[in-house]
Amino acid sequence: MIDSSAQLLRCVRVMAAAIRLLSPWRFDRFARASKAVCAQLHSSAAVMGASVEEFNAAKEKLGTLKKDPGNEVKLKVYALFKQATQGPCNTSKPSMLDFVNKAKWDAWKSLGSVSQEEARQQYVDLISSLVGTEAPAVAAQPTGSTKGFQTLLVSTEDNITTIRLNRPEKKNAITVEMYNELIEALDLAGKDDSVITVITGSGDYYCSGNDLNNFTKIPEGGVEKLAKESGELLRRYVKVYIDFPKPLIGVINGPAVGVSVTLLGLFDVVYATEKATFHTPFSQLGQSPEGCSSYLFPKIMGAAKASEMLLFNKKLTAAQACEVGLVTEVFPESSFQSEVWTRLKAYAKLPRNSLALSKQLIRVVEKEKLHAVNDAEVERLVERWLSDECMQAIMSFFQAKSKL
Ligand SMILES: CCC/C=C/C(=O)SCCNC(=O)CCNC(=O)[C@H](O)C(C)(C)COP(=O)([O-])OP(=O)([O-])OC[C@H]1O[C@@H](n2cnc3c(N)ncnc32)[C@H](O)[C@@H]1OP(=O)([O-])[O-]
Repeated sequence: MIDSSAQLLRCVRVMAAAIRLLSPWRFDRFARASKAVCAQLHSSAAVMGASVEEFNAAKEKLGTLKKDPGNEVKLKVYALFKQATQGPCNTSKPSMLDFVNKAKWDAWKSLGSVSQEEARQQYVDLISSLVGTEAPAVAAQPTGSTKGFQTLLVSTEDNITTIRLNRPEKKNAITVEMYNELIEALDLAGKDDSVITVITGSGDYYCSGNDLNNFTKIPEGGVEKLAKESGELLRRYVKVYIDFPKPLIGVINGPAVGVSVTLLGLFDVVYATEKATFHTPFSQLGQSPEGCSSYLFPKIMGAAKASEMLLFNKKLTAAQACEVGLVTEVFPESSFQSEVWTRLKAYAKLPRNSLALSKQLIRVVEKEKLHAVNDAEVERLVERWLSDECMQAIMSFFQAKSKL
């Protein structure tokens, strides 16, 4: 019986030697097949867990934390420690009135049959992200090399390419330059070696949507030309999301407005801090929905809830957005970064091709439809941008009359 990846790898090698002796032609075919198996095993070995030394080192680091990470995280640390050292929960359930021990027991029990190796790895990841959050603000987040963009911070680390909107002083409003950089960054991320791609924001906002200054830079051809060019840019921008070939995760670190909300329907998973809000004030701006939301929002949340957002500008809290299915999970602000990045690092250890192909299977049935929806939405918006209603609303913003 083969009981570990290492043994299985040895087995594959021994079989290769035997087949090479028996038949050079069969060896060729076997070599190709076994190469794939070995690659698979190496990657699953990586998922299997941290070493005991790494686990002990993480345990020591836990004692150096200066800030209390909050009860929820402490319970997670406790549960992972128990699972890693003793395996699945095997003690009897404390009484309802024994609150503390009951909470600890629940946390341990919730890990189910997670293996001790995997629990060790999750424990190590969680502690290192907790230690990271005590360093300067972004330390728990990716720190890998940043590629040269003006409005974004883009880095690849731990198999994750992170695209961070980086105009915090303007609440990450999306300028024409930022649209173009996002298109390029997503294009590169789709082709690089990373397993997943994350979009998040710098500062207190995730994104305040389209930069309304985009409407004030009128070219020689007048407002018609501006509207046409903006429409073309928007079409290309939304298209990259529709065609994005690997898992795309939104890490929503604060309020989200306009196009940054509508596009969430094209993300595969959306994690939000409890302080995030979701607002699509299109009619207030004399505009209409984009990002395929006119089709995807009713599908995700039902026509009535979608209409409240897209027609009547209803701003959702993170909890409400999660309830209607736009957000996957909401986290307390105090542990948002550490919990989300711990989880994403674990996801990013899964086999890359399997994830990409599965994502594509989920999305391919809708692709043609989504491109048609994108075209129709852009066509309507180009008309809207030339309307009095829209121009009046934008002027109002700049006269500081219509802060949302
Ligand atoms: C093309 C596809 C179609 C897209 C549709 C959409 O996305 S529709 C959705 C379109 N989006 C909207 O309608 C949202 C419009 N924005 C707002 O309503 C508010 O700014 C807020 C609620 C986002 C934040 O309020 P707050 O009191 O917490 O902060 P604050 O107001 O002091 O902001 C700080 C600085 O950032 C600036 N800035 C922020 N956002 C934008 C922006 N989008 N544009 C330009 N600038 C923006 C703001 O002017 C200020 O600059 P200043 O004075 O320091 O030079």
